Amino acid sequence: MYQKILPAGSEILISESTIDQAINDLAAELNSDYADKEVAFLTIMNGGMIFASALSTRLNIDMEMDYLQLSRYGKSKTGGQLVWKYQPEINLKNRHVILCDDIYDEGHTLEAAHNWCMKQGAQSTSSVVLVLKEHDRTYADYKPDYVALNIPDHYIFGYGMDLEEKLRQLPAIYYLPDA
Ligand SMILES: O=P(O)(O)OC[C@H]1O[C@H](OP(=O)(O)OP(=O)(O)O)[C@H](O)[C@@H]1O
Ligand code: HPA
Repeated sequence: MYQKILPAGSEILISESTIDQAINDLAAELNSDYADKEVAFLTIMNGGMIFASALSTRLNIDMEMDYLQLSRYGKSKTGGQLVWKYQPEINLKNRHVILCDDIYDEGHTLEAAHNWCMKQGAQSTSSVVLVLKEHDRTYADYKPDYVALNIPDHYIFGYGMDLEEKLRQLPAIYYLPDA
């Protein structure tokens, strides 16, 4: 169905059914860990939007939802300066924050978001990502608390992740083996 928009040579790295099962497992874990907590569930836009939608509808916990926007890649495949584009307005004081993002790559984005939430007075802040990219360029000591899938070191797109700001809507995760 997506042949019309997929770049030539694209291959699926992670299928829809694998993603769906991984999100189910993650939701079960969060439902247990946050059963008695007052939660602020914050999506990191833009990349986190599809994963956060799928995950949040499976969460049976007491939570408010908002989002924040931080960006450091733009149309590039390598990260640059981190820019805050939007900060959430809900009160995080004494809340247990769950940050939800599509990917942990070099770690700058989640570390900055985590530090900001703690400065706002959150009681705790944890992070959940759909994929963690395995390589040795990882910055900082910060690691996500919940990871659905570990992936090898490819630039990936689909399920919220962009290739030059496009193709976020793909329901599976793709890569270009020859890129
Ligand atoms: O671990 P890092 O190396 O910091 O990279 C991860 C971040 O990069 C992407 O965002 P991007 O800056 O591309 O903005 P976007 O969400 O609008 O695509 C992605 O959505 C993560 O938020
Ligand atoms: O591999 C990636 N794909 C899309 N966006 C990203 N942001 C960090 N790494 C990636």
